[in-house]
Amino acid sequence: MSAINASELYLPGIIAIFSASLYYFLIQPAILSPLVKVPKAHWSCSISPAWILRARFDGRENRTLYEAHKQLGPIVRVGPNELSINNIEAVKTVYQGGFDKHQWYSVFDNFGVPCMFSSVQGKHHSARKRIVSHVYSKSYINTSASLAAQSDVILNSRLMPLLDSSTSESQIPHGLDVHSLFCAVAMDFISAYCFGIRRSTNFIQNKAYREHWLKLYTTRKGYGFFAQELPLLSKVANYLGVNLTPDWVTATNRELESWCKKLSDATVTALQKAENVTPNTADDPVVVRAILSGFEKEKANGPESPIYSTAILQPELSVASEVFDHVLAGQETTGVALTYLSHHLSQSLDLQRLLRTELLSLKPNLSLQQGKIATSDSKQLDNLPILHAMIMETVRRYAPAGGPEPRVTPSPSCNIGPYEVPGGTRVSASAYNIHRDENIYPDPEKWDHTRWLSAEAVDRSRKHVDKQFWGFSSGGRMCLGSNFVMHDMKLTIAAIYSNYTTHIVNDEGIEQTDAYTGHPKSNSLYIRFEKLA
Ligand code: HEM
Repeated sequence: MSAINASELYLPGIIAIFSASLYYFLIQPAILSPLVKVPKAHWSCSISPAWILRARFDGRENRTLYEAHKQLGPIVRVGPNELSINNIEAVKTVYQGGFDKHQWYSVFDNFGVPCMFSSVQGKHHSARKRIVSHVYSKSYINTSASLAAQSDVILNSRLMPLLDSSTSESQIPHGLDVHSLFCAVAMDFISAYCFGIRRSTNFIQNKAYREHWLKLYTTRKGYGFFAQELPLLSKVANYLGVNLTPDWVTATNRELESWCKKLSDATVTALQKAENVTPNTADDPVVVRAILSGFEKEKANGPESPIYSTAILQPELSVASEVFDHVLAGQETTGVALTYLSHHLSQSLDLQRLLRTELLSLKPNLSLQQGKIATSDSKQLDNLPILHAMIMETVRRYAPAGGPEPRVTPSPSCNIGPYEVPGGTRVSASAYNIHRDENIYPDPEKWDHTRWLSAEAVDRSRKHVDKQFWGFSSGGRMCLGSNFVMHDMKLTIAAIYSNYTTHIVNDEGIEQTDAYTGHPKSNSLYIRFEKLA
C-alpha cells in the first residue's frame, strides 16, 4: 500500500521537475526568449553559458569576442542570458543609461564592505561617489597644492635620483625594470593623495617591499574566476568542504587588505588628532579627509542613508575599503600604460625627439636644474598636444582596463539597438573591442599617436576619435581617477623625456595578456636610461 502511494507521488513530481527544467533551460531561452533574434556567437549560447565561460577561464575572452563581433555585428548573444555589445550607440544606451552593475563586481568588496567600484545598485553608488568625486575633478587636480607638493617629493626626491643612479657604468648593462618601477610610481602617487606623503608608500625607493607586494598582487590575479563567474557553485563547493579558490589566494588577499588597513587607520587617527595633516601640504591626506567629512555629513540622513549600515556604522572599514580600491585601481593600470608608452618611445629616437621638443617648450620646462625639476604647472602640461596624443593612443591600443564591463538590463525590458532585451540580462562592452573599430581607428593594432593629431582628426573626425575612446569607460560609472591618472602619467613622462633618452634592453614577454586588466605577459620591461648631454 505504502509503495503504491510513494510511486504515485514520485512520478508526477519527477515529471513536473523535468518539464519545468525543459521549459526553463531549453524552451524558454532557445525558443521563447526575445534574445533569440540576436545573432549567437556559438550554437550553444542560447542554452548554455559554457562557451563564454570557457573563453574567460582560458584567458581569451577579449579576442574571442572580437572575432564574434567581426563575424556577427555589434550585438551578439554569448549566453542564454548574456549579450556582448560593440558599438558606441549601444554603449550609450547601457552605460549612459545608468544600468546597474552586475553582481560580478561584488568580489571587489574589501573587508566585506562595498566600495564605490563594487557597489551594484545605483543609489548606493551615487551616495559614495558624491562624497569623494570632487577631489578627483580636473579643476581640483590641476590646482591642488597638496598634489603639487606630493608630486614634487615623488619626482625630485625619489624618481629622478633613481634614474640618475641607473646611468652609472655598473648599472648600464642591466637597465631598469620599468614595469615594476612605473607600478611603484603610480602607487606612490595615488597612496600619497589618499594618505598624505608621510603615511604613504615609498615603492620607488623601497624595491624589496615593492617586489614582495607586486608578487602578492600579481600571483593572486586570475584566481577570481569561480567566485566571480560561478558564485553559486563556489558557495556549494565551499559548503561541501571544497574550496575552488586556493587557500593561499585568500591568505594573500588578507595580507594585502591588512597592509592597506594599517595605512588607512593611521591616516584616520592622524586626522582625528589633527597631527601632521596640514591642508595644502604634501602630508595632506586629501582623499581620506574628503571621505571622512562626507561620512560626517551623511550621518544627518540617519538610517535613511543608503550607506548607513556601512559608512555610518562601520566608518573605519568603509574608509579602508574605499581607499584600498583606489590604490589597487590606480597602480597596475597606470603602470601598464606607462610601460607600453615607454616601450614605443624607446623604439624610436625620432619619436623621443619630437616629444622632447614639445616638452622643452614649457615655461618653465622640466629639465633638471641643480638636480631638480619644476613640477608645478599642471595646466600647461595638460595642454601639450603630442604628449596628450601619445598617452591617449597608448590607453587606446593597450587599454589597461580593457575587458568587458558587465551591467544588468532594467526590468521589465529595454531596447538595445534593434532588439528588445528582457530585464536582468547581463550586457557588456569592452574598451578592447570598442578601440578596434576600423572605421574610427584604421589599422587598429598599430600604435600611431598621429591619429589624435592629424589635420583630419583635428578638423573633421577628431570628435569621432574622442567619442569612441573608452579607456576610462563612460557614464555614471566611468573611472573616478581619470583626471588624476592623466596628470600623474603626463608628469612622469615629461620628467623622464625632458632629461633622458631611453633604450630597450629586454622586452621579452611584452605582449599584453587577455584579461579584464591586461598587463605584459612577463610583467617586466627592461629599459636603459641615458642622460641628455
Ligand atoms: C590608466 C589608468 C586607469 C585606467 C585605464 C582606468 C580605467 C577604468 C575603467 C575602464 C573603469 C570602469 C570599469 C568598469 O566599470 O568595469 C574604471 C573605474 C574606476 N576607476 Fe579607474 N582607471 C585608471 C586609473 C584609476 C585611478 C588612478 C583611480 C584612483 C582613484 C581609479 C579609480 C577608479 C574607480 C573608483 C572606478 C569605479 C568608478 C565607479 O564605479 O563610479 N582608476 N577605471
